[in-house]
Amino acid sequence: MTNKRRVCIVGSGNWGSAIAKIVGYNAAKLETFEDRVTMYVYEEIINGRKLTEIINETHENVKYLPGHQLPANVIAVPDLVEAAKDADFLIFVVPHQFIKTICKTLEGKIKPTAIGLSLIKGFDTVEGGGIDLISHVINRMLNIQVCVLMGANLAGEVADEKFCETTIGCKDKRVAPILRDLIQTDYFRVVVVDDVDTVEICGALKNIVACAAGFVDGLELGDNTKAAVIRLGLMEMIRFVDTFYTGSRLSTFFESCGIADLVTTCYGGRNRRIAEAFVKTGKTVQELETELLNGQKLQGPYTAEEVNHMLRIKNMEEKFPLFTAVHKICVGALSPQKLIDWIRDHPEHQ
Ligand SMILES: NC(=O)C1=CN([C@@H]2O[C@H](COP(=O)(O)OP(=O)(O)OC[C@H]3O[C@@H](n4cnc5c(N)ncnc54)[C@H](O)[C@@H]3O)[C@@H](O)[C@H]2O)C=CC1
Ligand SMILES: O=C(CO)COP(=O)(O)O
Repeated sequence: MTNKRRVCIVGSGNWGSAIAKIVGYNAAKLETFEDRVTMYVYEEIINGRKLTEIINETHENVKYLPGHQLPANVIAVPDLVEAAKDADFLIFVVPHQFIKTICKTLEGKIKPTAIGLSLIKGFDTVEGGGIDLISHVINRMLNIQVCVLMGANLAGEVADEKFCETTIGCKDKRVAPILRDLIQTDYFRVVVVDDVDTVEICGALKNIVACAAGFVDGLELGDNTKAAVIRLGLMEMIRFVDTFYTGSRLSTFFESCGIADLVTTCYGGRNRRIAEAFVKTGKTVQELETELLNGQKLQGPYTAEEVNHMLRIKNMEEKFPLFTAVHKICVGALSPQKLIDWIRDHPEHQ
């Protein structure tokens, strides 16, 4: 028997694989963790072979993070319950649309003392018109403490070991240093804050703003317009938190999860890229996601829809014109050319 902490990564997409590289490296290095890190892989067949077999033989996720070696102690497991068995730390990193099915499968099957860390950027929709934070969904369904990690962390650049920062939201003073040890490397620097909900909300909302930035790029409106859209997006993010999550701190927006993630996503993210292509090709978001992302998933348009659903029911759309316009454009209810008219009389200008 061992008292070493066991880690499971629930997810193996673009970001899931990049974080597996870091976590695998740290688990092997640190005495307090078991070397073996399991990674739940949603199985698929690539050129006639199982993706899990390819990963375990070549240590490369050839579909979602090609060109990067994963540490050999990261083991791909196609069975979710098997992967999560006896894990002390469960790192959730799947596109947000799959989290409820994942939790349903894990209900009653995990260590009751396990700690969750959610890297998932998005919301869940609540019946009757509200939204729920993904960490709250996991907490409720699995009855475990859930911390969050969000930041300016484009997966490819993290996997390239280019310097960046990230934010961990964790209220538990005993758990915070353990998570930092598990995540921090010399190129991936961690700041821990206890304003957990704000960290997570920043991570979800910035994907809506990234779509707006992509529309601006597609319309070739230039850098000043893009900067204005990013700023108005930031102000709507702050207003959203002030309105619906009172007690949050403005300082959290200055962490990597806030302004830094907003900037990187609005320049280098998938949501931006697809939104630009949306304007230039006239294709739908779904068509472009299928054509351009090779199985990776967009979060922005779905988050815009979830947020809009709530704002509409609360009769608050006009207080969040950028969020509202992004949703309407994504579903074809507003032409992208109308984006600027929609935000010309923004509440910030009154
Ligand atoms: N990619 C990035 O640069 C970053 C992503 N994130 C966030 O991390 C989360 C996960 O994103 P990625 O790892 O990039 O995923 P991804 O966008 O690469 O998504 C593909 C993953 O979804 C899996 N999948 C497909 N259908 C599934 C199903 N029915 N059930 C379960 N899994 C299924 C695929 O097997 C694959 O592992 C998202 O919330 C994203 O916003 C956060 C920071 C950076
Ligand atoms: O969250 C991200 C970077 O921090 C990735 O954003 P995209 O999903 O738009 O690529």
